Amino acid sequence: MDGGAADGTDFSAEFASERIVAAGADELERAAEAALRPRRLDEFVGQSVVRDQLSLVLQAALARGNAPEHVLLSGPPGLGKTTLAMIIASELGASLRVTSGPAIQHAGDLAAVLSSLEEGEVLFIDEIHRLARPAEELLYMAMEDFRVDVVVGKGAGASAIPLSLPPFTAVGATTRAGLLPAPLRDRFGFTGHLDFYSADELERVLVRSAGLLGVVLDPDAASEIAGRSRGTPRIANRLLRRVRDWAQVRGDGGLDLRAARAALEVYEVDPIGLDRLDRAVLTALCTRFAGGPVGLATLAVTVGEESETVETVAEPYLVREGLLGRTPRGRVATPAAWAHLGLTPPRAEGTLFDG
Ligand SMILES: Nc1ncnc2c1ncn2[C@@H]1O[C@H](COP(=O)(O)OP(=O)(O)OP(=O)(O)O)[C@@H](O)[C@H]1O
Ligand SMILES: [Mg+2]
Repeated sequence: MDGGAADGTDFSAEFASERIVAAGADELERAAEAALRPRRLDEFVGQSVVRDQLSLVLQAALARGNAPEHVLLSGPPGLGKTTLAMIIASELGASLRVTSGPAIQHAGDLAAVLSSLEEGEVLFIDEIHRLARPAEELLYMAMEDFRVDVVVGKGAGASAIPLSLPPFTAVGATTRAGLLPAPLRDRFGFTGHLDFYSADELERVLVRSAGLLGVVLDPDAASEIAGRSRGTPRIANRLLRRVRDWAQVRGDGGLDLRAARAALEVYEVDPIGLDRLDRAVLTALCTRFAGGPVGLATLAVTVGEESETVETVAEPYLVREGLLGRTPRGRVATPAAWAHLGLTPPRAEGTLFDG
């Protein structure tokens, strides 16, 4: 090990939100991200199907001179939903109004936002699956008929005054498209689903970001970082910043393969993007439970975490990578998990997945 922590950095970060491979971002990080956000559709890397379809929708609307249909963007955190919403507004030359499901407590809050919209504006509703039901119903009407009923007064004396709205474009973003009620989903004329990025696409994201940060990133370092970024541009950009830190403090400033590997070792991100918790779960599964099946609660206690943390923070990526299986009898390690940990399974594992 190196001398470590001379710079006072605490590497014993908690597993959940602050973990370096978390797909979500906190406020501070969102500020760092803003500088790296592509502004135009042609700067947006990858997602060629969605980009192409969206480009048609936008160009057609521009040619006709009216507001495009409402757009729903779905997909896991950190893949570019907010970025695309901003791009939609800028490609249309329209201003963007931002709100979110959790920010709208009452239908009245949404009515206030809607009734202040100007013609052609883009209304971005983040985490739209978290809108409260009454607000959702108000939104249906606004999206379909460009109308809201503004309720004045209270109780028996209350009355609804219909108010017509200028044409606008709603852009909804959600990580949980399945939670959206069908009537709401149906009111979006275009739905784009974002998928995890290939290593090649992440390399392009990284090279672009390095350029914006004013650093030169060696191609083999880009490929090393991309391979550890779990298909997610947000994680790629975050790892890039950590590699830059390492290069500045402990290296010679160059972002080469040596710097990438050393920095990511400090942050305990392994060659396929697993962090300490991911590896702890897999290691416990293989070495303590002979590869399972073992119940989630037992597995969680063994690694000293809450079941929920293991289930929502570690497992999705392990499952996606084919390292862990969820079976009715519990969690099992796949042959790939044993191989990744450099361990030999105690007996033939093949039959576990047949049931
Ligand atoms: N296609 C892309 N090309 C280049 N950079 C991208 C791309 N997609 C995302 N990014 C970068 O990744 C970061 C996260 O993207 P964004 O905030 O749009 O994700 P999100 O899908 O809205 O995530 P969340 O669900 O957490 O809100 C941004 O800094 C953005 O610059
Ligand atoms: Mg977002």
